[in-house]
Order: sequence, then C-alpha cells, then structure tokens
Amino acid sequence: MNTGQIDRYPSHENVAAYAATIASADWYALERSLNEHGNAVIPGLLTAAQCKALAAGYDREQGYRSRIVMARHGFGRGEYKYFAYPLPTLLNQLRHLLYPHLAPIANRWSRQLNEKESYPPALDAFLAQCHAVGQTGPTPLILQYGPGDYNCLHQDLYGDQVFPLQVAILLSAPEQDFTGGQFVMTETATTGQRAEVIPLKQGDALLFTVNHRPAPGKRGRLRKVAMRHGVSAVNSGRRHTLGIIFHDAC
Ligand SMILES: O=C(O)CCC(=O)C(=O)O
Ligand SMILES: [Fe+2]
Repeated sequence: MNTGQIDRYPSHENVAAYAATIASADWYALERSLNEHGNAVIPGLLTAAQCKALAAGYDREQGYRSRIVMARHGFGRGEYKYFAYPLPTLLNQLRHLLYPHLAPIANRWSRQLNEKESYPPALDAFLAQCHAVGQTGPTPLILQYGPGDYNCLHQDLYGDQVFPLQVAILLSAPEQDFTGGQFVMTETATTGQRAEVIPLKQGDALLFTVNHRPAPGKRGRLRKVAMRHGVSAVNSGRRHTLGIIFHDAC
C-alpha cells in the first residue's frame, strides 16, 4: 500500500473504523447476496464527515486526471472526475482493503463460468497485470448529479483486464441532500430481463457486478447473466458518489 502520499482530504478521523468495518463484515452473507442478486451492501462504511469531505473535494482542480461531462458522450446527464495517482489515502486504502475480500469471489465466479481468468490475492499484483497490458490510468472516480441528471445503464469496462466486481459509495444523504437519483441494476438472461432498485443511505458501500455473473438457471445449472447499472433522474439537490473500480484503464 502506498503510504507516502499527501492526504488531500483532512477529515478522515475514522480511518481505522472503515478498516475494522471491512474486516468484520459478514463476507459469507455478502457473497450470498452477490451470488443471488449480483449486489450486496456494507452499511455505513464511511462516516457522514468522510462523505462530506470527499463530496466537497469535487470542485478542486488538483488530484484528478480528467473530468467527463456525461451528456457529451451519451452517458446521461451529470459529470464525473477520475482521480489521478497517487489516490487520496482513504480511497487508496479502501481499494486495497476491499479487493482481497472480493478476489476469492471473483475467482469462484470465473471457475463457475469456465473462464480462464484468475485474480491474484492482493490488489497490487492485479494492477501490475493491468499496467503490463497498458491499462495504467486510475479508474476510481467521483460523480456529481444535479436536478434532472441521471446515469444511463452501463458497464465500466476499460480494456481486456476486467475485475468483475466494483464498489460505489453514496456520499450524499437521500431526502436531505437530494431526492430521486436511485441506483438501478438490470439483469439480462435468456429467461428474461429484470431491474432492481437498490436503496442506499449516506456512507453505504454497494458491491456489485461489473459485467456478468453466474446465476442459477433452469434445472439449477449456472448460466451467465449480463448486468448493467445506472442512476435514475435526480429530482432535487445534489448527489455525489464515490466509485471504486479495481481494473485500471487504457
Ligand atoms: O452514481 C452512482 O450511484 C453510480 C456510479 C457508477 O456508475 C459507478 O460507480 O460506476
Ligand atoms: Fe458505473
């Protein structure tokens, strides 16, 4: 883990708290939820103060490698910024702390789908694989939505190297900071399509499928189902999200 970096977000008073929350989470239950629904929630991973500090950092010029205005690309309406390396300490730690719990799940999914991918136990080894094929751009991001903004259903794929799980942390408080703006996931299988709205509170971390996952089909046999995620229109206020994607980008 890179510890020799400047912390751009001062109010991370509870660094040990999120490490303890990740370490003590019921990872069997989280995996069961991921297997059954393609998503799972760690409630209250960040404090309101940590969420506010990250959201307030959105307007800073420094610390980001690019800003994307979603309407220009047909991605929806709203905007987001990709962090630059070195990532803020909190974000770097969250990415490193979450990955080792997700890699064994990713490996079980890969085996169940007869895929060749296997994911190393630590993030730095996986990132080295990404960097070796030219996927060197950091993908963690922060998104900002105002009234009328939304995020089209999508998959966060940035090259051949794909880690099949990602995390989004809601930084704003629903009904206080914003209304509307619900996180939505869809699942497309040969048996039909369905959508799920996932209610989140400020500071909750949603673990979810990047592109596809194994799901029981007819006669219990596992089949591959494609998943997408997006956000319904924000009605009022401002909504910020922190996105943690584990593969880097070309
Ligand atoms: O704003 C959201 O909740 C969705 C963010 C998103 O698309 C992502 O983190 O990949
Ligand atoms: Fe996304």
